[in-house]
Amino acid sequence: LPPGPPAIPILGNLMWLTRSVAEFEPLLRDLCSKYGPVVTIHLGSNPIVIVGNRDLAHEMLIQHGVVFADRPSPSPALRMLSFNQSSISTAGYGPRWRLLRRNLATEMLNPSRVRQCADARDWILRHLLDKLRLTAASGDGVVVVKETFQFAMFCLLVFLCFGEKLEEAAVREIEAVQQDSLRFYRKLNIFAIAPTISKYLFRGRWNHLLQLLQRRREIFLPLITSRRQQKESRVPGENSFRFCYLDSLLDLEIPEEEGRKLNDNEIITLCAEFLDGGTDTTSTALEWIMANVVKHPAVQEKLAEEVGEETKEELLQKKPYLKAVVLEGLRRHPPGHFVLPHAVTEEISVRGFTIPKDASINFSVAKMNLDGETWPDPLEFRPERFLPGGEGEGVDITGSRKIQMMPFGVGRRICPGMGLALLHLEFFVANLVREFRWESAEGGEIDLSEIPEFTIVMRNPLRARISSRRM
Ligand code: HEM
Repeated sequence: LPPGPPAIPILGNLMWLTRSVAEFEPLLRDLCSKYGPVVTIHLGSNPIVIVGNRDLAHEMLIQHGVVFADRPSPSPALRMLSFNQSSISTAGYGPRWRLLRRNLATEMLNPSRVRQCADARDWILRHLLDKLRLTAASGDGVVVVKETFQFAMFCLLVFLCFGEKLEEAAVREIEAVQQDSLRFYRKLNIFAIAPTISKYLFRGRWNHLLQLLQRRREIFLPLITSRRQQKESRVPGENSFRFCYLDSLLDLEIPEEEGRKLNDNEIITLCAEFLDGGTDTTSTALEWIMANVVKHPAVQEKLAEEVGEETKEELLQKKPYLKAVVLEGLRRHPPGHFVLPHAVTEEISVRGFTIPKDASINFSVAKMNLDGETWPDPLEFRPERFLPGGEGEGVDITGSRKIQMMPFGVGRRICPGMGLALLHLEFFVANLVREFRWESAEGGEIDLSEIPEFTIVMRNPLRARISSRRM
């Protein structure tokens, strides 16, 4: 195994168990400077290997991709939350995972389907801008954007998932249960200790989990049932029928199980994953990007000039400086500082280290994105890096050729929502800058310090003064 601190029985392990890996980032950074770019830590009785070197990550995730594409066996709590690994992100590397992932990618995230949802984005954008105008008018021009961005992204993903423009109260209800489950994810490690007895040891948390799953079922099931009925009574070719992720799940058949359809619990889990995957990650990235746009007035003016009066998303997608600003935001502030945990399918030797079968392994996204060898002055926000002549010109964020940055992971488990996320970020950043001039609320510095929640968020959420550019 790669080197690492000695496992201190019970106490040392308990420290890891009560927090998520992201909460230990400063400590991991120290471990990396002491032991090198690959370290082993011990969680319960299982070793976890953490990789912070891009070449090694490339060797593992691309060259030996199949060996590193599995997920660790889940704790009892994660098994419950994922309904026995029915989600794409928790499924083991195998035919079920392939089927579910292909379904999401081809049925929902293919470019033509994504284009068909442009009117939904326009609808959400109108709401978002109205909300910001209203808040600014009642607050001396000042807005705190975090909650507004989160809710906008949530409405959009709920629509793509269930095919319905729900009332605000209904969306808020779904958002509350999903936020609760995201908070729960951070406490899951505790159930890795003595799995069979942990639900008795931590009875309060376990009961909370059961209530959460019940609440989620009560909210999602009526939406699923109503959609199933609508589909059955649908007249073919009817224009008002908008295809959504749920439709693809209702149609899906599992070849390995004699073509059986997904059951309600499996569908609920996959819809919940769609919402978790696409909302918090994107709204966090949007807030970080806007914080830097506020902090750097010259970047904002250059961006506003490039965007001009353009509103069409397919034309916005061709704006190089807009793309550069979004990429620089994702490089400097990746919403996840680690990917989801991977597991090794067979013992493998890489560069003299032996990683045993079933070992858990993770990759430090933040370390690679901020590597000074690839990115001079890595902490500086400088979108020009991605323009012709810059060190990031033509960067391949899928990391297939080489890894320079990996906000979406790389290899077989790379985020399937990457294209949609980039489109959403470009669309909202462009329109927010086209519509408003953004300044720091207090006229002072924007604080870029971080704090881990489900994603790595701003310790002090962005407060900005906005004024219309149309006056
Ligand atoms: C800025 C936005 C986003 C970021 C930064 C992000 C990042 C990531 C990362 C780092 C992973 C883990 C990769 C690994 O384990 O190696 C992941 C997986 C995943 N993401 Fe995203 N994501 C974003 C948006 C989305 C969207 C919009 C969706 C869907 C609507 C989505 C769905 C998923 C799914 C289903 C997985 C699991 C893939 C698998 O296990 O095969 N994500 N994402």
